[in-house]
Amino acid sequence: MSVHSNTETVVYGQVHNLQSIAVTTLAPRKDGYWVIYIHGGAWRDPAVTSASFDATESILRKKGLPIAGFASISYRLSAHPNHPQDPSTTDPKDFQDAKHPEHIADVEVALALLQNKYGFGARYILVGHSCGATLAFQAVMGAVSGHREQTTLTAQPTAIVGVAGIYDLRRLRDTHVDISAYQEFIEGAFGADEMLWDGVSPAQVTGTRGVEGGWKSGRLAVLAYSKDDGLVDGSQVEVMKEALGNWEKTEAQISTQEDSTRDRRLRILSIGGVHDEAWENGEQLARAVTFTFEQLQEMKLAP
Ligand SMILES: N[C@@H](CC(=O)c1ccccc1NC=O)C(=O)O
Repeated sequence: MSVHSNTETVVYGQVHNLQSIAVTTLAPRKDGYWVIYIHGGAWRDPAVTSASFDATESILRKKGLPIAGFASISYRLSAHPNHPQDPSTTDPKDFQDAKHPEHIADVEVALALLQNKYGFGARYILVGHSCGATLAFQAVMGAVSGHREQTTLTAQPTAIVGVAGIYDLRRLRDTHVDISAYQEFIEGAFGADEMLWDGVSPAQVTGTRGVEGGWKSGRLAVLAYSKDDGLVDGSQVEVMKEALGNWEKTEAQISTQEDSTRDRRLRILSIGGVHDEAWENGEQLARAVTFTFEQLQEMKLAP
């Protein structure tokens, strides 16, 4: 480990023990990006936390990329049928019963805290796996039903990387209608109102409420997907690609002094392996982040 690195746990909420961020700061560099990760686990898997970025982080650290820091966000989770808890004997700060909008609210508070503490402005890449990709794109939607009617981030990410992402909840359930777990975890996180599901799905919401209208200063969207995923089908990336079509065609709303152009890119990246392999050994997730830096370099946004 380099002498210029420091790992700490940053707490961003007092309500639950999951309201924390694993942060690694590297040697300060003005031209570097922060890589900020949002884990998956269907909004409920207690075994998938901020630590699920560890393998990816250690691969990325060896690559000499222009990275100023890493952050991996834990957030409150919904109840899991296979992990029952007794409310009378469980510390409320460990009890899993979160419902929308608590997951996205936590992520947004965490991002605000990181921004306050480290002041990286737009120089960050938001990376999400599975439902973490849902949360990453929700963070830049113009509105999120049941949560907010306006954008809240003080500075939006320059790039977002969705890996094996869920972008349309109703479609995910319909495509896997024979497997009850899909209905179960979506309902567990968002309740039974399918109109709400649509209003929080990044691929379903168009116009000013969507990513299209909300992610004003964004420059690069990368959607990584493995055809061998096994849990999230390929149509999720297809519909998200479509939803980002208008976003890509429009110029970013930034001052030109910052950068010479305002052009945007949408890239689909084919990765390998099954759903959770991406973060378990970290190779494919690291590949997606490395690919993102290559794109930013081509766009003259990274050294
Ligand atoms: N391990 C999860 C399942 C899971 O993560 C998942 C299953 C199907 C489709 C997407 C999933 N995760 C997305 O965040 C669970 O325990 O419910």
